[in-house]
Amino acid sequence: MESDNLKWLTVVILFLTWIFFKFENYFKSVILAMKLQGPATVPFFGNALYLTEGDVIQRFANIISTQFHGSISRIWLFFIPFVVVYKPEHLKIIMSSSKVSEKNFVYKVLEIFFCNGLITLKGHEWKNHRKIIQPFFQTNLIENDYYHSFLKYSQDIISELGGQKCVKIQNITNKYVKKILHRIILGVDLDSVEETPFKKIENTAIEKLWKPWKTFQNSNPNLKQSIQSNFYERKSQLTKNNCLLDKLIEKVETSEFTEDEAINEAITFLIAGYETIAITLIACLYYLAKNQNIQEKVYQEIQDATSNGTCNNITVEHINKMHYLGQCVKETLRIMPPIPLLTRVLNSDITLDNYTIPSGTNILMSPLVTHRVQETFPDPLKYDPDRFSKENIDKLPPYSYIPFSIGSRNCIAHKYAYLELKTIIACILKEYHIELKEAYNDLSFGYRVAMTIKGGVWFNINPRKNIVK
Ligand code: HEM
Repeated sequence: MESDNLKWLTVVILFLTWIFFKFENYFKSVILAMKLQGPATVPFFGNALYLTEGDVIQRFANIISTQFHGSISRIWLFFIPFVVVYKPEHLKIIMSSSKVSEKNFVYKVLEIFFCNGLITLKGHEWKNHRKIIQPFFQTNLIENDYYHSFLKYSQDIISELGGQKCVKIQNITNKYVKKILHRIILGVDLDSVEETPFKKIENTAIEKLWKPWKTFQNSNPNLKQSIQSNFYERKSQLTKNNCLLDKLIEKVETSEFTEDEAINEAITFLIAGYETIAITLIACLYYLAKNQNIQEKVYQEIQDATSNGTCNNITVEHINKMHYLGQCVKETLRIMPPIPLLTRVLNSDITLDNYTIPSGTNILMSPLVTHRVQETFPDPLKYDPDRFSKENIDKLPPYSYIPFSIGSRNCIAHKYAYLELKTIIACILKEYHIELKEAYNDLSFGYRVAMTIKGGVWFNINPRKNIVK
């Protein structure tokens, strides 16, 4: 009997030791999280429910209200603690090397949206894919191959705006951002956006996290099938037109990618390139309509750069001369970074403000909060493109401006995004003066995979040629 008890005791001790070593890092992060301050939690959910309430800006401000919780705080997603950091010097330590941090389990959930491409891949596989795809986003390719599509569809936006006095801008801009993306990624000219299975992704990433039973539901089952048929159709065509899918097919032919990898990457780019651009475009036009003096300055710059020509002959050289417009896009991305949250898991212990944060801890970072740090961006809610003037931009601390993330996992398409946004805005503002139809207090944001704008943004538009100086 006694020896039986001893046996059981040994089994229990061995089991507990195994649990301890297996989950040592988890226990260490839990102990650390219990020492840190953070918003009040609800049993079982932790802070997960906060992510589902109210205006998104308010929600994130609640979670990461740094002035109440210190420079390092914590939130709980059910039983998983996240250490929340926002200071540029802390981001520098975390984001500077993949030896320090990498993408965590949240990106496993995102695979349902993006499939397994650049956004969600890790380690050697990611490195290899990035090395192959990076050349497709070099400046000369963007300017020579993709710019034509930016310009063509910007001209279509101008035509569609013709004759209208008052427009719900996202009805038009969203459609053309989608068309540009289909042209550049898949080589397809959409007559109607209804032709694509690329519909709104209904379930938010956040919703999937707090409704775990929805986690592994496919968000867009038709998308993969449709891209697969695109892939095989284009593969059998002899003439290629240099869309991203054609470039990926070439990599399949040289055995650098499998067919499935190429298809997954096409899906990743299609999804990553839509909401991010669409929302930035609307927000930038909104800020320019709200700040008439800034809009006038942009208009003057466009006129000077294009020597009073028409929208049809704006060249990439003209766009590159529009520095102030570039500052407006940057300031829009500061106030409203489309990807407001980034998360990682630590690969090694680090020390931040006297706290040792153990390897294995999940970290939550927010470009939205970092961009609103008073010391870096005084009067942070004011729309002020001069923050990014030549003289001021050099004064910004490293890692204080991160709309495209930073380090090796930054956005591969950030130059593409700037050029697309500048081209569309330059064309619209060259032809039209825009005003807000009503005095909005501010935009109201929701959160899907990226941020979204709630409700319609209505502009009164007036052709520039009708404006008597
Ligand atoms: C204003 C526009 C955009 C913003 C603000 C933006 C922002 C970001 C951010 C913050 C990340 C890092 C995500 C993370 O670590 O979780 C990222 C990665 C990425 N973005 Fe963008 N993005 C934009 C436009 C685009 C466009 C137009 C495309 C494609 C055509 C694109 C493709 C990607 C890809 C493939 C990655 C993953 C890169 C990697 O890990 O190697 N993005 N983007």
